[in-house]
Amino acid sequence: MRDAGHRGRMAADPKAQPFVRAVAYSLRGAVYAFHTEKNLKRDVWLFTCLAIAEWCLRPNLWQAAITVFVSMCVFAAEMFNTAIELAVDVASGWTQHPVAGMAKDVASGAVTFVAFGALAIAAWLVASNWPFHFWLWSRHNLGAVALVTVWLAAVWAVRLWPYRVDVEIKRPRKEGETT
Ligand SMILES: Nc1ncnc2c1ncn2[C@@H]1O[C@H](COP(=O)(O)OP(=O)(O)OP(=O)(O)O)[C@@H](O)[C@H]1O
Repeated sequence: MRDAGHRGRMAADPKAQPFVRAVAYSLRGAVYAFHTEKNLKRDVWLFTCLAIAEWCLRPNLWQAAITVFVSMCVFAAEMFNTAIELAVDVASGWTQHPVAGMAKDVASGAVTFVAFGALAIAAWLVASNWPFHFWLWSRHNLGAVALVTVWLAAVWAVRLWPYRVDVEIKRPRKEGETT
């Protein structure tokens, strides 16, 4: 994780309603993470593959809801991990410290646990829909398709939302460092 310094521009209108401001700030954080974290970018594509699989295999609404919830947990875990990395980098002043390293490793371990849980859910989904039927062009379980499609659109909206760099995040250069 790289980072430092900021140019001090607010993302949300300070005069806006507190709820609107809170939503704007959380969107700003999510957009930042989805534009800068390679793991989140990869997870967006994995979620897209999951949606395509669900369009074809048509799990029922409950199964679709559970897979969407678990996928959002994976995204959330990655964002917590990013937040912890940023906080650790600021707190340690981008210097090496065993506690800083351990904090990052614990956060990364948490993401791994959630990811393995998601794999277990994926295995359950495959097992409970076996043998597979190809339902892509049918009206079978349309509610599940609608649910997954709405969430896919929401995830891609965050991923493609224009990212305004109002907080410049990069490790400060050390003396004598050229790149
Ligand atoms: N300040 C630090 N002091 C000691 N060890 C650190 C420090 N920063 C990172 N590390 C070690 O290096 C590893 C990688 O840290 P880094 O900040 O590069 O994460 P990253 O590879 O960018 O993670 P991600 O790919 O999730 O963004 C950490 O898991 C930790 O073990």
